[in-house]
Amino acid sequence: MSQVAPNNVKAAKALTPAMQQYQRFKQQHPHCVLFFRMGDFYEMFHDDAKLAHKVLGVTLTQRTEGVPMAGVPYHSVEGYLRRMIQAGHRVAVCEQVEDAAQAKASGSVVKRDVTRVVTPGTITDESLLDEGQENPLAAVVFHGPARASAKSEIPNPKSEIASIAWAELSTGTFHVATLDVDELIDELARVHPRELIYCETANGEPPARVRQLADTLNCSLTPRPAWQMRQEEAVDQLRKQYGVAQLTGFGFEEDDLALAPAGAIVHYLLETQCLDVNSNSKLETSNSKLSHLQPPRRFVRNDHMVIDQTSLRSLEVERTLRSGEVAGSLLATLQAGSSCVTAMGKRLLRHWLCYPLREREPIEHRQRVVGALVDDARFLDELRDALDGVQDVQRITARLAVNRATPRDLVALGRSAAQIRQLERMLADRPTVAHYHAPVDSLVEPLESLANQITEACVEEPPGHLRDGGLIRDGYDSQLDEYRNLQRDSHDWLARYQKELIDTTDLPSLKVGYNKVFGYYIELTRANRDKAPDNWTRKQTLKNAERFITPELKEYEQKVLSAESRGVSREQALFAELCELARQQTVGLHRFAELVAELDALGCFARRAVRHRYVKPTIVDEPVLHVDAGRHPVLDELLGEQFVPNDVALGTAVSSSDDSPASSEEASANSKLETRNSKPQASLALITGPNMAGKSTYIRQAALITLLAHTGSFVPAASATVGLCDRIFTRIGASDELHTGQSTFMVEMTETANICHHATDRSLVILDEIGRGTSTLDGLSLAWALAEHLAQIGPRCLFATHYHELTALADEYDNVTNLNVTVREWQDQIVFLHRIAPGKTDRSYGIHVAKIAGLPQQVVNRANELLSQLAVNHEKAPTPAARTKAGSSAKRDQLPLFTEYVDHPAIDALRQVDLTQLTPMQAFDILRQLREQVEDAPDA
Ligand SMILES: Nc1ncnc2c1ncn2[C@@H]1O[C@H](COP(=O)(O)OP(=O)(O)OP(=O)(O)O)[C@@H](O)[C@H]1O
Repeated sequence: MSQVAPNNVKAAKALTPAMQQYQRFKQQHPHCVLFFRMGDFYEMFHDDAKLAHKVLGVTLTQRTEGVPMAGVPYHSVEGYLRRMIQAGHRVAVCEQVEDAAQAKASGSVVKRDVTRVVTPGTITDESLLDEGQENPLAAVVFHGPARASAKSEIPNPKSEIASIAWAELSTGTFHVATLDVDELIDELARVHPRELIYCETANGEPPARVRQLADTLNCSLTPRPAWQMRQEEAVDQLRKQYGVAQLTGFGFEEDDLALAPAGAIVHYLLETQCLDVNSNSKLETSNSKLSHLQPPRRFVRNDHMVIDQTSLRSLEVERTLRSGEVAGSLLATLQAGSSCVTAMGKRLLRHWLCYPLREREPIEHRQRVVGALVDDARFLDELRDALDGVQDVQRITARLAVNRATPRDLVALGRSAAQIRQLERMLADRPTVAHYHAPVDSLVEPLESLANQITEACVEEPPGHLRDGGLIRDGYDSQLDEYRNLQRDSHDWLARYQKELIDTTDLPSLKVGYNKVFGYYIELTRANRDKAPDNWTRKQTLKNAERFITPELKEYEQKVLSAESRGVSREQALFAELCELARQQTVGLHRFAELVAELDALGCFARRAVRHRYVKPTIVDEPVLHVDAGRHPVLDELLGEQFVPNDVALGTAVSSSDDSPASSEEASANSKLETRNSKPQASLALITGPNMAGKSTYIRQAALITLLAHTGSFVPAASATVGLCDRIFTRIGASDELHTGQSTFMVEMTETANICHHATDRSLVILDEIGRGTSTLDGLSLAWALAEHLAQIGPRCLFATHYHELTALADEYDNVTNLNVTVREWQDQIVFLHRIAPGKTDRSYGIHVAKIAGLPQQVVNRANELLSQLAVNHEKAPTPAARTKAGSSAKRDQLPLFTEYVDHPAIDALRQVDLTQLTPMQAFDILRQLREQVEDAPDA
């Protein structure tokens, strides 16, 4: 943001002292909009003012000629900050840091300083944050080819690598990872950063790949000086931050590339919070650093099921595809009704959906708690009650760490910490969740003591800020009580003084009063004003009255006012003491917050299971997916009884997990599925069926059930056995990625390529209408080849398609089966039954759906006409069987689909020949030419 800087000494001198200050701060924060406090307003100048006018809609005026200015009132600054941040801007808030009256008295300009820099990824204020969403800041550093890293986790040593770090200032979590550059976008999509910092470039523009990341992630970009991302600087910064000589204690050697972005993150956080980047935390008090920022933890990709950004999007895990809204997503559905009761639980739930587990044991651990809650309705209610009173302890602790906690935060923290006792009692009685009891029990004493101290000191309804005091209870501090008494007595004193003056002056209409601007005064009516005694000093003239002050009243005024300001200072000191007490419990508060979040998210799973008839899936190691009467979690809720449940049977039947109480029921369900499915060992199902029949719904439902099962949640089905998955891949729908310069078809093929390269026999792949973005022949060929490829690799795969020719693959591959979605034809109409059945179909009813959608009748009629002609040609076409064999590399026969569209030119030529007009020689000649033509053909 360019500013009009004084470009010579003369110009600098022409600026007022306040504007000189403004310029100085602006130069220190060139990438920020500067909110410059002037009295009751934050003013912005030059380009910042124009931007504020555009983004905030505030009036653009001029301070002096040629200096645009816009302002926002100080008391509503948070709302304006929020809008600036939402629009992706950074704001430096410059406050007056001394009393304006004092500065005036000493004849100098009031002292100012930038007290905070608010950026999209470094927000801590409650009003600027969404309680259910994490708000991470991420940093990326590109390192070139992988061989640069001795200990990289990168599978392909030739690929280019990058390291990323992400931290959440509002909670203190901090992670790092080193990845193949191709994996960056998928991991960053799960992190969902609000702001991405990168190494600044010579031309001031972000590199193309950084810009592309930001566009895809919809986050703001912040350049940082290159030196902050150098390995040595970064390591040094991290050592200082954690007050350690080495980082090995955190699991990092100093040449670990993941430390480069981590160091840059710490530097940036300290800078935006206006904390000293050079201090060593061992030497500092706990609030002069980011005391709540946890040491970086290495993120290992394979610890969780991988869901790339395409799958996250197409499965509508967090947002819907079409509108991009949270409403209608899986997350919103889980939240609705049976929602978590704490903000921390809500955030954890989102995290669990984006990072499903990959090992059986931790999944079953969560299932056991959900099961215990499902079986014990009283426990579920009690848990809800105990957690209901817990506020956002994570974020309050973070605000304490960066010195931005409010009186309300402190009181909320006290109330939340007090809940620990209720939680402990509840867990003590429940052997099924005994493992939670010990950690909760160990927190009871310190947290209860903190809660008691806060409750003893603070009023129940605290003010939003401490400008006027009002937080500390009467009787808590004798010094504060003394100041308060002085103020409270002022009423009586004034009444006494007024009576005294009336008696001595004999002016019964005389009044003694107070106002904020002029302080204490004696008021005489206009008629009496000349009767004022000589020792009264005139203070203010009003229309109908005159106001005076006496030395006695002046002295009293000073005493009361200083008592008021001393009282506020005393309250601020007591508040700071209580904050420090709370800061000393940071570790315990974090642990408490984690336990609360976990129990809350599990409670949400349990409530959903109870209310929506979800069942515990049996988790097995074998690559299977067997679902009996499964439902789509979102549509099920929308359609209720009208939703038609369907089965899924992929992979050979397995024995159920030993400790599953539902194992016998599930085993019988599995056998039912096997008999229904003509090929019990099939891992790939081709699903054909009319448009609108429910193919997409069915395959998504299978993926969502798999995903939910890996989070530890119960699933919407009558029973389910889910084999552990390493990844879920999806290729659904068509979306243009114009900002990345890719066409719809290119996106489709890029996603398909990703599946081909990475799917394993442990993956789940769902594919919807592959190949529809290009010509029929190209599309069908691609779909065919892909289906063959997947049949050979062997992931569990559901492949919805309108290319009915693909169903022939079931004859060639033992592990490929056909399913179709049934419809009933009735009086020239079709009825969608939404029921999946074994076997194939050869009709799409596309024209029927087009008619329902309102296509003009003449277009529908013509389409029907054309369809009849094409169908005749289709039937006449020769249909040699495809003789492709699984695993065979032999050349494959041309498939029927090609012959039905393209006749050989020799056949066309034959059709043209009029036999009645030919001599035997001419006939022989034509025969010879045709023979040559056939011999010349490439595949002859
Ligand atoms: N199992 C079901 N029970 C009830 N309604 C369903 C079911 N499955 C799908 N539907 C309804 O049918 C509509 C169309 O479903 P879906 O998009 O899955 O069809 P499709 O076969 O994939 O269609 P197309 O081939 O045109 O893309 C859904 O929006 C939903 O309203």
